[in-house]
Amino acid sequence: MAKQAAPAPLEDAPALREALPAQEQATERKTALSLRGLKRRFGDKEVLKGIDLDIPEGQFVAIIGKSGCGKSTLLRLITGLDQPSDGTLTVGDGQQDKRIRIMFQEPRLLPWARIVENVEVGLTGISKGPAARETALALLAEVGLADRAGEWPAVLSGGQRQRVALARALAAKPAILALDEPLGALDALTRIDMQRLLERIWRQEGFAAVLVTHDVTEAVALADRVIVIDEGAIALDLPIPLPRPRRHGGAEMAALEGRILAALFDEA
Ligand SMILES: Nc1ncnc2c1ncn2[C@@H]1O[C@H](COP(=O)(O)OP(=O)(O)OP(=O)(O)O)[C@@H](O)[C@H]1O
Repeated sequence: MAKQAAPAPLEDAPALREALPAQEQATERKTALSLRGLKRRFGDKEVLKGIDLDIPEGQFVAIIGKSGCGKSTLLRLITGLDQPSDGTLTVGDGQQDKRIRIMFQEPRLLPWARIVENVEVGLTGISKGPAARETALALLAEVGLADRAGEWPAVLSGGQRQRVALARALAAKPAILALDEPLGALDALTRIDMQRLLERIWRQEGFAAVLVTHDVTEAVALADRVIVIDEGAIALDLPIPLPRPRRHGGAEMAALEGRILAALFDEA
């Protein structure tokens, strides 16, 4: 692979600061999620050391950090799968909203249920029947799998199964979609396809996305904002003021990736 040019300092590109994505320019967005002094201990070990974070409605946040820094722990707290040892977590209007959904690295489909039935599992407030079927089929069309509705999960590829998992998550019309390395097991080309699909659906549906990833390029390609976690604390909270759709390889993206890598490796 050709060596990348050294990242230009962001200060040298003031125009970037003007080029906020359309969603960033929306005025007075409400807060989708607010964390205050959030801590999580396991025995003697304090894995999260007091996280303060506000995520506005519709924002795409990427969370990045070295293995074991507490990313998945944070996501589990956000989705209510785990409880904090200390601090507060407020979702939307103050309740642990049912409209938070999570996607994992593995799709976790029901192997004995057909694809369309797997999507129906995610529907809330609609009982089984023709209306549920119609909604699930529309969601499958959204993720490009309209023609696979009657098949079993076992005959789909890994990328297709993740599309089904995405359709199932969307079925709940989530206000917040938490994504725990959902593209981590995919090959490089499928991963880029899925990134584009995820971005398109996020723009269309307007949920706040919280994506845990190990991939700095993916974080900069997708997020409005990248949070670097280091040893249970926020080491960097970096806005990504680049217009969309973003294409890999530009100097601005390289500059932002350089700042994230510097924070990850303590070179700031
Ligand atoms: N239920 C648990 N009991 C005890 N320790 C835990 C538990 N869950 C997580 N931990 C510890 O908390 C730390 C952070 O784990 P976490 O899974 O959040 O890291 P991560 O940043 O997501 O890592 P990775 O990138 O490797 O997935 C690790 O040291 C882990 O062993």
